[in-house]
Amino acid sequence: KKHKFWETQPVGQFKDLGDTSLPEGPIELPTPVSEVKQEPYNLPSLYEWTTCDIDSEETCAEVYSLLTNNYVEDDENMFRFNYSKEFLRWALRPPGYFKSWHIGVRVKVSKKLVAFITGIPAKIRVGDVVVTKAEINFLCVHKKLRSKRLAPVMIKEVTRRVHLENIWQAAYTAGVVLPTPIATCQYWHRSLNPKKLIDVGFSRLGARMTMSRTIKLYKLPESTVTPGFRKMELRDVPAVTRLLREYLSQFIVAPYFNEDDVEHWLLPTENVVDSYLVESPETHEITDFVSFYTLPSSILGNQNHSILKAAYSYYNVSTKTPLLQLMNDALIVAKQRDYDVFNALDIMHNESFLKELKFGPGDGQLHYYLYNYRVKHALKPSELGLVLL
Ligand SMILES: CCCCCCCCCCCCCC(=O)CSCCNC(=O)CCNC(=O)[C@H](O)C(C)(C)COP(=O)(O)OP(=O)(O)OC[C@H]1O[C@@H](n2cnc3c(N)ncnc32)[C@H](O)[C@@H]1OP(=O)(O)O
Ligand SMILES: CCOC(=O)c1cnc2ccc(OC)cc2c1SCCC#N
Repeated sequence: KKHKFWETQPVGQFKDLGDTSLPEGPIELPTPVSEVKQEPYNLPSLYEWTTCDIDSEETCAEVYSLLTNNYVEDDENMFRFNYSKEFLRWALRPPGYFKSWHIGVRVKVSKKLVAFITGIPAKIRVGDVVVTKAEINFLCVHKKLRSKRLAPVMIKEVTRRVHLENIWQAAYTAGVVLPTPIATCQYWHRSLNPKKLIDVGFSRLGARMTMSRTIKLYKLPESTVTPGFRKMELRDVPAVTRLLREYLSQFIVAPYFNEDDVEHWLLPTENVVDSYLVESPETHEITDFVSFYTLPSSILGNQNHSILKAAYSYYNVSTKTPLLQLMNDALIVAKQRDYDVFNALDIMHNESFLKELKFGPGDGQLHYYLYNYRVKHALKPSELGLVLL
């Protein structure tokens, strides 16, 4: 078998592709919580489970350090994600979160943190069915402990702890192909600091292009152009919740946000998430919304630069302002705030602005997955309304 672990799991299997007799929905039925395995899975004898209290400065620093040195790199090992501590606290403590789903593995003798996996609860709609699922993220095994089949144990353990909370589905993304993607998306990148991206070797000078010509090509206005464009504030939460829920209802898979979710996920948090909206100067109605999160990356093996400052398109709603103009204002703000690049997936209506706003296609793909939930047909990226961090 090609996927010795994944072929044992309740996920869409490659051999089932095309079998339209299989119904959409849960693959396995829930069991009574009392029948869920009560004790943790066995680890190799040198290691022990630990629950990572992300509120603790010390533990958060250990998690940060493990991820900064061992988390996801691009195929050319040019970058490694460098999630900040404040980003991790934001990402892992949404309304209703479970500390027990922040799972680490330590070396028994040294207590060194060598592996990590997390879950957070989220209401996610698939079609017209809203289910509380676990969003799984930050799976990481130290580089020195790779290819020892630790990942399947981590996955089974987080599954067990999610089951203990009577939750039976999950959502996750990965750059690798596993059984079986519900959608496959493409990253797009908009240079804001083309000189730096060329210096690090990500971008190359176009043919017959000078550096100054390239800088001019990506130049943006000094200030935003949309009347009524301003930062989101706490008082905007009810209106933004209405706007976002209405907008996301058009996608096949999307989060089902309430006001507490919107306050957590979208209220601006310094160095983590930025949200802007358009308040009509005439009616004071909130008509549009745009947001991006801040996820720097370490630049590997470059003498002159060590950190890439990247903004990632998050949730955007356009009802009156053209999405093109709204996103251009987001680029302008990101440039003002000294980001090097603005990244976006080709999900939701993003395809409508990518080329025109001078995004270039990345060579990385992002696959979306559901655990214990079959969808009849894979989704187009434009049918996806879910962004995982
Ligand atoms: C109802 C609740 C359910 C909750 C759970 C839902 C499911 C959640 C699933 C998790 C979602 C995470 C989402 C997320 O965090 C976002 S994707 C980011 C994953 N992390 C990284 O890429 C960091 C750098 N890499 C590593 O740390 C290691 O390479 C990892 C730990 C990735 C694998 O460690 P390793 O030392 O390289 O490998 P072994 O231990 O020897 O294990 C090999 C087995 O692991 C399978 N594998 C490899 N990469 C995977 C990945 N990204 N997802 C799922 N499975 C992955 C692989 O196919 C093989 O299984 P197979 O033989 O069947 O093919
Ligand atoms: C300059 C454009 O590339 C990135 O921003 C970037 C940065 N860091 C990464 C770290 C790990 C990594 O592993 C897939 C990719 C990147 C990427 S490209 C894909 C993310 C986007 N957009």
